[in-house]
Amino acid sequence: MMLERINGPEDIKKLTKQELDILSQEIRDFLVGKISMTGGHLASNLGVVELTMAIYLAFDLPKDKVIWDVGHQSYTHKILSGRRGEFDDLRQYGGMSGFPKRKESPCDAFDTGHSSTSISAGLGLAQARDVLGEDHFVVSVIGDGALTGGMAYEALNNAARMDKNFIIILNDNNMSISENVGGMSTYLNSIRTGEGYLDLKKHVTNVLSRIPVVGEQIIDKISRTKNGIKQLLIPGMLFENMGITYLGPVDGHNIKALSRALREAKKLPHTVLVHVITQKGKGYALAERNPSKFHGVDPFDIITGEPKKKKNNPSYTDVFSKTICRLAEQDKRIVAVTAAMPDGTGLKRFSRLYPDRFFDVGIAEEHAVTSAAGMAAGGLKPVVAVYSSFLQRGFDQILHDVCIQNLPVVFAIDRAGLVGSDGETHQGIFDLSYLTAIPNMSVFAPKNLWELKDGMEFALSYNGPFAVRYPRGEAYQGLKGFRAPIEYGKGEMLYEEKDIALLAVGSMVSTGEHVRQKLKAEGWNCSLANGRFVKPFDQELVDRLAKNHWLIAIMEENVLQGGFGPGVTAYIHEHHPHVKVINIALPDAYVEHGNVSLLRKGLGIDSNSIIWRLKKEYLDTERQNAEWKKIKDKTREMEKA
Ligand SMILES: Cc1ncc(C[n+]2csc(CCOP(=O)(O)OP(=O)(O)O)c2C)c(N)n1
Ligand SMILES: CC(=O)[C@@H](O)[C@H](O)COP(=O)(O)O
Ligand SMILES: [Mg+2]
Repeated sequence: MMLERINGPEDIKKLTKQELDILSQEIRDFLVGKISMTGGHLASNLGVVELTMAIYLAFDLPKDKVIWDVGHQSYTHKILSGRRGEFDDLRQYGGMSGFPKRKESPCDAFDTGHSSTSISAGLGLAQARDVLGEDHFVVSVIGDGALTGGMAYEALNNAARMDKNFIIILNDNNMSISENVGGMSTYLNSIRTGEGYLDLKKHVTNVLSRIPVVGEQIIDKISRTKNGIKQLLIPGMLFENMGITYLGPVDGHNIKALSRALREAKKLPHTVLVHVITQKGKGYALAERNPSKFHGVDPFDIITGEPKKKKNNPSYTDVFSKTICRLAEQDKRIVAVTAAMPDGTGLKRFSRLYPDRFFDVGIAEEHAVTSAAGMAAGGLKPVVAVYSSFLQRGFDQILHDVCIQNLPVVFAIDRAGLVGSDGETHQGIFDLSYLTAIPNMSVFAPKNLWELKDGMEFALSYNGPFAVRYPRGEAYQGLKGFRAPIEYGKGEMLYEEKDIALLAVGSMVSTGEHVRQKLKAEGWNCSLANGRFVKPFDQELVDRLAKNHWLIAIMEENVLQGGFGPGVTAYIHEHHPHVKVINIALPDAYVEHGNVSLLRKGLGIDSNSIIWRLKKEYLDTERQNAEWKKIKDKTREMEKA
C-alpha cells in the first residue's frame, strides 16, 4: 500500500512516477470507502486528487502556505499531510473537521468553509510574508464556482498589483454544487473547450495570410516558435489584461503536466493564475455522472450510491419548496433567488416550474439580496432562499438595500440553528441576532411543518422585509392540532397552567413540549407558549405568562447575544420585576462539528439539560426564599426587642 508510506507532507516526494499513479488510485478508493461510512464532501474531493498531489510535490508544506477555497475539497490534503488515520471520525463530534483548520494541523494555513475567501486570504499571507521578509510560497486554490463570488474579484483586483510571487490555482470542473452560472463560467468554458482560442487562431491566421508577401512568412515564423500561435494568443486574456499571468489550461489529472505548470508559476515575480481542468467525481462512476448528488453525501452504499438511511418524512426544505411553488402559481409576481444553492434550498422544483422567475446568481449572497431589493422596488415579490450562515454575507445589503427602503423581500432562511457536521463555519446560530438588530425587519420562526407553510403564506402577503427561519432536516410534525391563524407579531399559547412557563421559538418549541411532558410526569405545573414572531415579539403573550408564573424560561436555537431572549428578558424585568427569567440559548462561542443531538446536549439546550436548569432554579429560589424568611424573622425579633 502506497498510502501507508504517507505519514507527513514530505513522504509523497519519495515515490516514483508509477508509485504516484498507484497512490492516486488508493486515495480515491480510500475516500469513497471512508465517506461512504461517515458522509462528507465526495465529488469535489475525488476531482482534486492529482492536483493536490502535484501541489505537495511542488511545494514544501507547512513552510509554503496553501489555502483551499471553501475547504470542502481538502481531504486529499489531509491525507498527504498525515491525517489519514483520522478519517473514521471525519465530521463526527470530537473528530476531524471536514474543512481546513489551523488548530488541526500546521499544514492548514487558513480556515475556510464559506466560499470565495481564498484569494484575499492568500494575498494577505503573501503580504505578511513580504513585510516580514520571509521566503515561502503562497498558493490559493479556488474552484470555478467559488470564482462567482464577489470577494474573489475584489481580491483579484488587488492581487494584480502584487510584485512578488503569489499563485492562484483555478480548479475548473465546470460545476458549482449544481451547474455553474454566469459570464465567468461561460468565459472559462470557452477556454476549456478551446473555442475562443481556435476561433481567434483562425481569425488571426486569416488576417495575416491576407498581408501580401510577409503575411505567410509571419505565420510560418509564429508556427515554428515553441508552442506556435498559442504563445501569442493566450487563453485567459481576461486575467492577463488585468496584470495576472495566466498559465493553462492544464489537465488536472496529469501530475506531470501539473508539476510543469507549477514549476513555471513559481518562477514569476508577481501574481500568476494556473487554470487547471478537472472532473468533479473523477474515478467513481456514479459521482462522475451526477456530481451534484455526490457533492455532499450522507453515508451511502458504494454499489448503488443510495443513502444508507432512507428519509421518509419531509424536511423543512421540502415543505418550503412545495409551498413556494404553490404560492407562485397563484401570484405571478413571486420570484425566487438563490446564491448557488438551488438543490440545498429546495428551489430546484421552482426553477423547473417557473424558469423565467428563477434567478441563480452564483455564490453571491450580497448580490442576491440587493438584486432582490431591486426586484421588489420594481414591483415583484422576491423570495431569497438562503442558508442562515451564508446570509451573514448579506448583512449590509439587508440593512442598506432592503430594510431602509422597507421593501417586501422575503428571506427563506434554511439551516437556521445547529447544522451538525459542517461545524463552526456553517452553524446557523447568529441570524436571530443579526436580523433583529435591523429596523423594519420582521422575523418569524415556525414550530412545525404546518406553521412553515402558513408563515410563508403570511410572509408573502406582508408589505415589508420578512424573514422566515427554519432548521436543517426533518420538519417537526408534532403539535399538529395547534394551528391558530398567523397574526402579525402574535405568538400562541399552547398549554396554559401556572408556576413555570416555557416561551420557545422555532425548533425549541418541540423541545419545550418534551420538557413540559417530562415535568408534568413528575407532578410539576408547566405552561408552553410558542413565540412565533421573534421580531416583533408578542408583549401581550409575555404579560399573560408573567401573571401566573414565577419563572419564565425563554428558549431559542441561536446565540443568546442579541437573540430572542435578551429583548424579552429586558421587557419582563421592566414590566414584571417579580418574575424570574432564565435564557436557554447558545453561548457566545463557535460551535464545532458533530451530530446535532450531541451538540445540543453539550450546549445545554436538550430537554434533559433544560429540566436540570429549571429544577436548579427552583431549588435556588426555595433556598433564597428560606434565607429571606430567616432574615425577615430575625429583623422582626430585633424590632420587638
Ligand atoms: C458563502 C457561501 N455560499 C455558499 C456556499 C455553499 N457551497 C459550498 S461549495 C459550493 C460550490 C463550490 O463550487 P466550486 O468552487 O467550483 O468547487 P467544486 O465543488 O466544484 O469543487 C457552494 C455553493 C458556501 N460554502 N459559502
Ligand atoms: C461546503 C458547503 O458549504 C456545502 O456543500 C454545505 O456543506 C452544504 O450543506 P447541506 O448538507 O446542509 O446542504
Ligand atoms: Mg467547481
